[in-house]
Amino acid sequence: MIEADRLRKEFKVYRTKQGPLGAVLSLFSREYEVKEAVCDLSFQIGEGECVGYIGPNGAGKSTTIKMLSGILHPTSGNVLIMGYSPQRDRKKLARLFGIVFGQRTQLWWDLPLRDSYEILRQMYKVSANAYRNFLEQYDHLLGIGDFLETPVRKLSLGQRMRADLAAALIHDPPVLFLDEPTIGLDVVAKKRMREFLKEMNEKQKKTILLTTHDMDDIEYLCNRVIVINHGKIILDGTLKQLQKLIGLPSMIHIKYKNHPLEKPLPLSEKVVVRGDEVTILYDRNKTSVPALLAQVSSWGELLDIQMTEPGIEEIIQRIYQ
Ligand SMILES: Nc1ncnc2c1ncn2[C@@H]1O[C@H](COP(=O)(O)OP(=O)(O)OP(=O)(O)O)[C@@H](O)[C@H]1O
Repeated sequence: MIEADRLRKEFKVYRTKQGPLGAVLSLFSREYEVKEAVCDLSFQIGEGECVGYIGPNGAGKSTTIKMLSGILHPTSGNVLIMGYSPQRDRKKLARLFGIVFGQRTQLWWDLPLRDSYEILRQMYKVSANAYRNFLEQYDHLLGIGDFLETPVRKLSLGQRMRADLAAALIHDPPVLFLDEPTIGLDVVAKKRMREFLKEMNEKQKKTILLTTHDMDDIEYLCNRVIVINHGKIILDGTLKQLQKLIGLPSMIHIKYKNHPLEKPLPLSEKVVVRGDEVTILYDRNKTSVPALLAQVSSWGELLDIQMTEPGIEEIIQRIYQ
């Protein structure tokens, strides 16, 4: 379905000469260095998969998505989406994928959302009937009906993200490229977005490539992760394999009403007690969370419990330790 074969992308980064006339001199003789953003990247994604594409800042994730979608030409290597090349078959391919960049909208900033959709509808030659269904379906799933008449620049971030996502689906493409679709959203909006994407993947069988810095997005949506750093793949496997490989502990933070009466735990969990607060580090693969919670609730009256998983940046850092 999606094939990347030894993809490489180099950028020329121009240097400005030093000194008071540096900027002017640079116009006449331009020095540059070559930056390799993506290097020999190969992977295949099958129909109906939802793959998390993760890595630290500057790893090459957006560059990859831009090459897969034809926005950037690779320096070398090939991409095929359902057998079509983004470079050679641009028109045909445009109908096969939708794309969302969480950091910026692809909609017309000053126009009401409805007008943006009208333009996209004309561009993709969506029939009147299919367009009516689109508006109905995405009002039901994403609530776009509430702000169809609002100019895009006046939408809240959560509304704008929903509007962008619906726009990417106006031509009902089988493939979705999503670059940080939940960035900056609050917990409620993130949950809504995740549930929507799950529905798209599981019920509507869309193939999804998702970049995100949010491990919860990945856990909820993806069975497979591709981890990239410095433009190279360092792991392609299940989330479990990634967590096992890294072995970073999960964490429970508990606040008690009074100083807890701590009792020994059965496994090798690490317990840190500070006054009436306790932090427990544990291995998800060994410790049963319900059993652990039953144990710690016998230590005293609980006021609050927070559970956290290691974040992507932490995981990636650990890979290089
Ligand atoms: N147009 C460009 N010109 C020069 N260098 C670029 C260009 N676009 C990206 N780069 C460089 O290529 C590398 C990869 O960038 P890319 O945006 O793909 O990373 P990313 O993994 O998406 O990062 P982030 O998580 O911060 O969005 C970075 O070092 C970046 O500075």
